[in-house]
This record gives sequence, C-alpha cells and structure tokens, in this order.
Amino acid sequence: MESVKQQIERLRAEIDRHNHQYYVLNSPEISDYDFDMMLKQLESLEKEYPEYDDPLSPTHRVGSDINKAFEQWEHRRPMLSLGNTYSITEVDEWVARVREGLMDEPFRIVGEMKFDGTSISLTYEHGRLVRAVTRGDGTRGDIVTDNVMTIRSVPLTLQGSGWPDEFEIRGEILLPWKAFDRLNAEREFNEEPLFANPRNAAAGTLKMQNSAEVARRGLDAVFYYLLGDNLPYDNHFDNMEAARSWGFRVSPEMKLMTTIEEIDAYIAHWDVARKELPWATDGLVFKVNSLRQQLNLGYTAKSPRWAVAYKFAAERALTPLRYVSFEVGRMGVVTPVANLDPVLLSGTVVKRASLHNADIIRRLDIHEGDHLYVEKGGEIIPKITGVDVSARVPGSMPVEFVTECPVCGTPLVRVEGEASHMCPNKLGCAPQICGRIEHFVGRRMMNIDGIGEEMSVTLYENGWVKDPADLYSLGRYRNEMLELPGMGPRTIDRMLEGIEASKQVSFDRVIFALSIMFVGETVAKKLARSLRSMDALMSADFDTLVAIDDIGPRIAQSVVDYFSHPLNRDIVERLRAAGVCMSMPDEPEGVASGVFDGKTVVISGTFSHHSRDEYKEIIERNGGKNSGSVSKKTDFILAGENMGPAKLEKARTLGITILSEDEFLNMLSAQQ
Ligand SMILES: NC(=O)c1ccc[n+]([C@@H]2O[C@H](COP(=O)([O-])OP(=O)(O)OC[C@H]3O[C@@H](n4cnc5c(N)ncnc54)[C@H](O)[C@@H]3O)[C@@H](O)[C@H]2O)c1
Ligand SMILES: [Zn+2]
Repeated sequence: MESVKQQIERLRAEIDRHNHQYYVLNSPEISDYDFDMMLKQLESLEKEYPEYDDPLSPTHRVGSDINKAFEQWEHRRPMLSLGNTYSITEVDEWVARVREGLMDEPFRIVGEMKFDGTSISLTYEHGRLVRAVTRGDGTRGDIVTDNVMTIRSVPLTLQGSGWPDEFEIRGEILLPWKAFDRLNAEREFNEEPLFANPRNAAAGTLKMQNSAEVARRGLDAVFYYLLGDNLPYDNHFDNMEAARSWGFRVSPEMKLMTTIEEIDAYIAHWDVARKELPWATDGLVFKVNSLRQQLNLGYTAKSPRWAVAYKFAAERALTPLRYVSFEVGRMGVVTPVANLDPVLLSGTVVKRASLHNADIIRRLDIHEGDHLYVEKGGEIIPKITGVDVSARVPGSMPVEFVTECPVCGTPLVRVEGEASHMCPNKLGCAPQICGRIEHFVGRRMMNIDGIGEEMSVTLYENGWVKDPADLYSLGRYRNEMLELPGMGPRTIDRMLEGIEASKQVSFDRVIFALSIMFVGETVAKKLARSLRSMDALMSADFDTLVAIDDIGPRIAQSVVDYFSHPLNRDIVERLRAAGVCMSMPDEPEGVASGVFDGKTVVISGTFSHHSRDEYKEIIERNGGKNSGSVSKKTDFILAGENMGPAKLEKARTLGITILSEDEFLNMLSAQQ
C-alpha cells in the first residue's frame, strides 16, 4: 500500500509533469477537469497532513510558461491564477466567504467570460505600449512585445484621454475559432500535429520566434484587469469601461450583479450562449467590483480571494468502440482511429476519433469492444479520454497496434525518438502514392484545377499516373480516359490545361509540392530563398542545410534522405524535362552590395517601409546574418517603432550601434 507521503509525492510529480505538458509544450495529455480533480485531491491531502506540506508543491504555485528562448521580465505585481469551481454551490460558498471577509458590508460582483487563451500583461507609458509579458511563473514572465505588436486589436498608442501616465492592463491572448480552424486545417494538410484547442494554439503561437508567422496566424486579445497607482475609478467595472474608451477590446458580456440568483441566471445563460462567441471560453469569472474591497479580501499564494472562476465541464459521452482502423497518410505515418457508435456531443455527431499513436492506445489501455469516454470541451476535435472499465467484457483483448501496413502489408517501422509508426514502402503503397499526387496538385502547391482526392485515385488505379511527374504526360491517355464513365472531354481538357499552367508555379511551391517529410510551406520558402535552384537543393549536404535560418537537423536530414533516393531524383528530372520551374528568379535589385558582410543584425520593433521579413531578406542579400537576440556578437540593431525597452537597454550597455529605419536604408543606398 502506498503511504500518504508517497501518495502526496506521486501526485506532485504527476501534476508537475502535466503542468509542463500544458504550459510549456502546449500539448496536454489529460482533460482540464481531470487535472483540476488531481490538484484538488493533493490540496485536501496537504490540508489534512500539514506535516507533509512543501512550499514548492504545485498547489502553492502558478504553472509556469517560461521559455528559455525569451528574455524575462519581473512583474511589478504578481500574475496569479484563479480559484476554480465546477458548481453553483461552490460559487455560492465563495460569495459567503466574501461576505464574511467584508464583515457584511454590501458589495457588488462583476460577471465576465473566462476566455480560454493565454494571459498577457501589457504596460503603457505616456499612452504607448512599452512591453508585453506572459504570466510566466507568476513572478517573472517572457517578454513577447514583438509578437503582441502584430495583434491588430492591441492598441500601440491609446485613444481618448484620462489614462494614467503609467499603467498595466491584463488580458487574454486568443485564437478565434475561425483562425484556429484554418490553422489546424493547414496543419492537417501538412501532416503536422494538430493543436488540441485554441488555447494551446494561442499559447504556442505567442511563443514563436518569427513575428511574421505570428501575424499571419491571426491572434486576438481581450482585456479584463486594469492595474496601476492612478486608475480613473475605484471599481473594476468602470475602469474596464474606461479602458474600452482608450481603444482596448473589453468583454461586452460583463455584468454587475448583487445576488446569487443573478449569478445563477448569468451562468445558465452563458453556458449556452457562449457557443455563439467568436472565441473559446472555458467558464465565467466573478470578481468583487470595489477595488478597496478587493484589497481588503487580499490573496492566497496562488489566487485572489476576491475572484473565482466557474468552469464549464467539458461535454463528455460514453459510447462503444466498434473497431480501430489504421490509416496511412501521404508520408507513410499510420494513424489509429477509433470508430465509434455515433454519439451526439456539443451539437455534432461523433463517429470517429483519432487515437494518435501506439503509446496513447497503450496508456488508455483500450480493449476490443470497450465503452470509451469521448470529450469535446474547448476542443472541437473529439478526444478519447478514457475507458469505462466496469463495462468491459471479461476476457476481451487489448487493442494492438498493427505490425504490418494495413494496405500493402509491409512491416511497419518505428522511427527512433518518434511516437509514430510508418509504412516504409513509400513507392509501392497506394494511399501514400495517391496522397502525394493529391498533395502535389493542391491549391497551395501546383494548383492544378480538376484533380482532387478522387481523381488522384482514379489516375493512379488506371496506371496513368504513378508519381507526380507522370501528370505531365497524361495527355497521351486522353482516349482511354474518355472511356471512363463521368469523364467528358471538357473535364479532361480542364485537367490538362491546369497541368500546363502549373509549369508557371514558383520554385518554392514546387519544393512544397514534392512531399518531402517536414518540408511544409514555410520551410519550402526558406529553402527556395536561400538555395535558389533545384540543383543547389539536390546537392546540398546536411551542414549546408542546417546552416540555413530555421532549418533544424530533423528537416535537414529529411531533405538529404529524400534526394539520396534515385527514384525521387528521377521524378525531379522528369519534372524539369516537362518544363516545371526549377529556380528562383534572379534578384532584380541590390545584389549583394556587402554592406553587412559578416555582420550580425537584430531587428526589433515595427517599420513603415518594409515588413520585418523583407528587412531580413535585405540583410541577407547584403551579406549579413539575422539574429533574434541581442548579445556581444550583435553588430547592428535595426530599430523600428516601439522597440522593446529591455532590448534597447541591453544594446546600450553592450555599446551596439542602433540604426533607425531611415539610417538603415540610407546605408544601403549609399553603397549602390
Ligand atoms: N490538462 C492539463 O494537463 C492541465 C495542466 C495544467 C493546467 N491545466 C488547466 O489550467 C488551469 C490552471 O491554469 P491557470 O492557472 O491558467 O488557471 P485558469 O486558466 O483556471 O484561470 C486563470 C486564468 O484565467 C484567465 N482568464 C480568462 N478570462 C479571465 C477573466 N475574465 N478574468 C480573469 N482571468 C481570466 C487568465 O489568463 C488567468 O491567468 C487548471 O484549472 C487546468 O484546468 C490543465
Ligand atoms: Zn503501406
């Protein structure tokens, strides 16, 4: 038997691990509800056995999102979590505690949405944004000013009047449902792992090193706390209205209330109505309105006593597993899918849910015919979260991951260090071949009209197209194609015209179209821009590839592997012979003037003449190297508007030359 002490230690270790998965890796393994229950269990054990308490226990701390790639900033006022409840009774108990704490003084409560994103603290001085910091560990957070500045709904300079000379405003960075769906569709298409929910996607995006990519993803922000020494009002509600008038997005669903009945009605209303909001919410937050009363109630180590979160339970259903199917993607990755008895969840019928990989099947310990819990909370992708073991048929066998490809029968291999199994028969396994053809013709690759998933299969099954290069000689099967039902001359002509037109598609998209593992749209662009031709790409060795910005060892190895295969080289040669574009056009202007030869340049802030990415290219074209952080090795800083003060400070101490946008452009034109 586990002793209480052992139990406490086990819970702490488990919770620490889940915190890391959630805040740092942005890929939670268990539901929020299960996590919260685990934490509550630890809390009550620690309360019951205070002799085992430990100041480092996760019950006393805020989960940390600190990432070593960023500079940190110490919060002037700690950023805490919120006490959370899952029932109206617990909200009622909180109201009673507030009443008691305020010694029966009358008070009002503000109800608002609990936005499901990641917290941010913005500091404004003289009406200008100077700094954006994540919650971090509550005491120190990561400086993410550059990324936050890409969010259009964050005012860089304030409107109206009446703001304090210096103040902090806190809120949530969110990825609206629409942007989330688009991002995941894109990732699915590129066979990249999907984000479990908009919260993880928002948190992951905010921590990216490439602000242009952050801008592209379409983050948004809503604000819900104003802090400072000279706030305009003595209460939360009016301060938020003031912030709204300065240009901040503040939740329009805020409401002032006094009774538990009103709170109850507010919960009942928003439990349903929230589904219409453009972004994910995971509950409601109730706050005491008066700032003086907030001060009187104070804080615990982890959360304010004057606020509480009411969390909506994720919708969960129990349904029998019919069977597990194994599906082969274009890269050969085999994905297990649970096929379920259809069940209604959050308004949609769920029939299938990915089980991701063998480890997850084993961890859930799924047996044939088991009843599975399916959840759809903040996440739109249904997720299997557990098994109802009590309903298990005695003697039923655990679900085993297949050892051979379900389509071509080739024994599967497991790539070392990866969770996935692959069918290595790249050149003979039908779903992989059809998947690659379908990818090749896709809108963002060669953009060939008239060929989709079904047509790819038809072309392959009839032996007309066995790889993407075969498309360019498809015309010779015109007569045979005409014999197929549903294939009129117009359909065929449209296809052939689309194929002809695809020869004009730019080189970076050709690289993306090839289906090289880990080479998505962004990576393809990087490769095209720095290597400039197919010949250079094909002959690039590992070292050449990893030296390119943002190309890591995994991608580099995959590119080398791809071109080491004679059949892939053959495809490329046949594409070349067909007239497909094999290089980037020559640079029209500013060919390597060498102003920045061998110099390291850091770009910071926002610019008016070119985008940050354009400046990066200009620097590279002129012999320089871009770097994300200021260090002794930095030669120049190209400083735009609103450069982060921490960077500025560091640059000054190190004596680095700071160039304004105009100075930078003058330097270039002087050389030409
Ligand atoms: N599934 C897992 O493995 C796992 C692991 C760790 C944490 N979690 C989840 O994260 C939660 C803990 O995270 P947390 O500490 O960020 O707490 P929280 O998300 O429960 O609540 C605090 C946060 O709510 C946000 N918030 C949104 N709207 C708000 C508003 N109107 N007013 C004030 N704050 C608002 C703020 O960012 C604040 O930091 C847990 O309850 C758990 O559900 C899950
Ligand atoms: Zn196969």
